[in-house]
Amino acid sequence: MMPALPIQSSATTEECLHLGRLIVLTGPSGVGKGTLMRSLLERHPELYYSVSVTTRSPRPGEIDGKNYYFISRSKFEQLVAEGEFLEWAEFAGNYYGTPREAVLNQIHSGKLVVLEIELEGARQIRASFPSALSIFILPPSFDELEKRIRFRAQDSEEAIARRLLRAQEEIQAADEFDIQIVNDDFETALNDIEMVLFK
Ligand SMILES: Nc1nc2c(ncn2[C@@H]2O[C@H](COP(=O)(O)OP(=O)(O)O)[C@@H](O)[C@H]2O)c(=O)[nH]1
Ligand SMILES: Nc1ncnc2c1ncn2[C@@H]1O[C@H](COP(=O)(O)OP(=O)(O)O)[C@@H](O)[C@H]1O
Repeated sequence: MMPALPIQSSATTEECLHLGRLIVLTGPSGVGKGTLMRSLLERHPELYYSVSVTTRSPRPGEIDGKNYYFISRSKFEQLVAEGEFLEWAEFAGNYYGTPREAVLNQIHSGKLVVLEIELEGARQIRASFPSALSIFILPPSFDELEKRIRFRAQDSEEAIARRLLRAQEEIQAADEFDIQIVNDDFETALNDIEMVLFK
């Protein structure tokens, strides 16, 4: 008789993806990722949105643990050293990272997990999770992107300038991702994302 095969007790992170699914939403600052994400969560509460960790200061109305976990640079660097992030990057002078354990637990329990992250982090996820689905949100034009960032009125002039400079590079990378969606009419863009996630 053949010996029994050992039971696979610890699936690799990539194997876990077959239980759930990982979705990456990326695109330049001001394109509407956060607003799309909020509507998506209202309409589909079964989705798991990964709350990121950042060293950026909270904007008015932002809540610790809901919008982000706001921490110091030294604490962030400690978490990086401890391998606590699935991906992390520096953006416009601040660090941002995705908590590893929470996300892997949710994927393992079969949830559809959505990360809303910038370009470098999205590239890291594509490299470590080739079966993740990545969506790049594009603005209808660069002028419109600038208007949206300014209309949001939540950033200093310096922060706006950094975001706009970075946005030009980010938009050029749109083709690296699986799907590109233009956020011109909001409802149309939201429906397009839903088609991708739930088709
Ligand atoms: N790599 C990475 N990027 C993140 C993470 N969380 C948020 N971001 C991105 O960091 C960028 C800056 O975010 P934020 O300061 O909230 O500014 P906003 O995009 O202008 O609203 C955005 O592109 C976010 O998608 C994360 O955990 N990892
Ligand atoms: N389709 C759209 N048309 C017009 N304004 C939009 C649209 N989508 C988002 N916005 C607005 O653009 C601004 C930036 O959106 P936000 O979600 O904060 O962007 P991001 O998270 O990508 O930085 C917000 O004031 C938001 O209300």
